[in-house]
Amino acid sequence: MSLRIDGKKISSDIKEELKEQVKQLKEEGVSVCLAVIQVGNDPASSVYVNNKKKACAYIGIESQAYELPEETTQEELLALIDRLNKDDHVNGILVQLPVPAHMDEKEIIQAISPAKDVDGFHPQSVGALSTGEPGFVSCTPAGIIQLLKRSGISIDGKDCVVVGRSNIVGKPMAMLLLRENGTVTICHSHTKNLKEVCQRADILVAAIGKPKFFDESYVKDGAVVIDVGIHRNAENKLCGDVDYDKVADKVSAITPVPGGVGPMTIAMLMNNCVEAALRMNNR
Ligand SMILES: NC(=O)C1=CN([C@@H]2O[C@H](COP(=O)(O)OP(=O)(O)OC[C@H]3O[C@@H](n4cnc5c(N)ncnc54)[C@H](OP(=O)(O)O)[C@@H]3O)[C@@H](O)[C@H]2O)C=CC1
Ligand SMILES: Nc1nc(=O)c2c([nH]1)NC[C@@H]1CN(c3ccc(C(=O)N[C@@H](CCC(=O)O)C(=O)O)cc3)C=[N+]21
Repeated sequence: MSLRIDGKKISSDIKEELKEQVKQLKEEGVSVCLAVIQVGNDPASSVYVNNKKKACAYIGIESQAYELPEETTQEELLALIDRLNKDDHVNGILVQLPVPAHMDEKEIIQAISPAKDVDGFHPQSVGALSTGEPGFVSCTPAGIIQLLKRSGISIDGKDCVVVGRSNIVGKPMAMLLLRENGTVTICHSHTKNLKEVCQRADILVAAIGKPKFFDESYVKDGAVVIDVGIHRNAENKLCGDVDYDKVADKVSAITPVPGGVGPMTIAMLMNNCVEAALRMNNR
């Protein structure tokens, strides 16, 4: 029997803790406010943005939603970011990705003040993660560390294999596992013998964006498997990068999709917003 790591439960525990903390801060006159910007109306993005608003409302964080039309220009978006950067009431700024093809994502990410970069995507935040300085950490990998810790799974000295090297998941994931004293291998589309490398993992993080790619032949007996992938099929059913049913019996612990990593991403975003408010108020 393997442990089904319950991201829904762990994320609601974290949200409960944050709710308490936000209540306390309010009594001390400190408010927390997140600005969420969505350009265009991609339905998947709208679902995520809505989940973020709901989480804010639950915890007691004020959320400002900016729903901009698809035709918004780069300059218009940059002007909004500039205004929010200067607004002392706003603690966190998030631009939902992907942005429409006519926009420059890199320039947008760099325009957000690092002090309000609750996504942890700004180069300054990424650099701080790498050198161990304080800064915001990308929410999905930060959530995965919480899932492991709160499930009593130690990372220290473990062979960790991260498959995927994106700036928002794979790379920061590897950096965080390293910070926790894991021995980290990063794999990608040019990796030779991917299966053999994965078979060595005590902790395997799957983040390639290919539905049910990883079956039982990729995992060692008793390994811990973290599934970051999210895919929606024709019947609107969700699945991950891991074939859960084929892998579950072989491993010691595994995250499901839905109800694994996804809810943690939002919980960590909320955590970063509270963190931003604390820092802005010199706490
Ligand atoms: N649960 C959550 O909160 C979140 C979930 N996601 C999901 O996680 C998945 C990954 O997202 P993201 O990191 O943004 O994806 P990207 O598409 O940006 O990156 C995918 C990575 O996987 C690598 N890759 C692709 N195919 C293979 C393969 N066959 N073998 C080995 N490596 C491969 C790519 O390699 P190369 O660099 O060589 O091209 C790349 O590094 C998606 O399903 C996404 O929806 C994403 C963010 C948050
Ligand atoms: N600037 C920015 N920051 C992000 O953090 C960001 C982004 N852009 N663009 C898209 C990705 C994806 N992402 C998810 C958040 C929550 C769930 C989540 O709550 N998933 C639920 C299911 C939700 C559903 O029903 O679809 C689960 O897995 O159980 C998933 C994925 C954040 N992202």
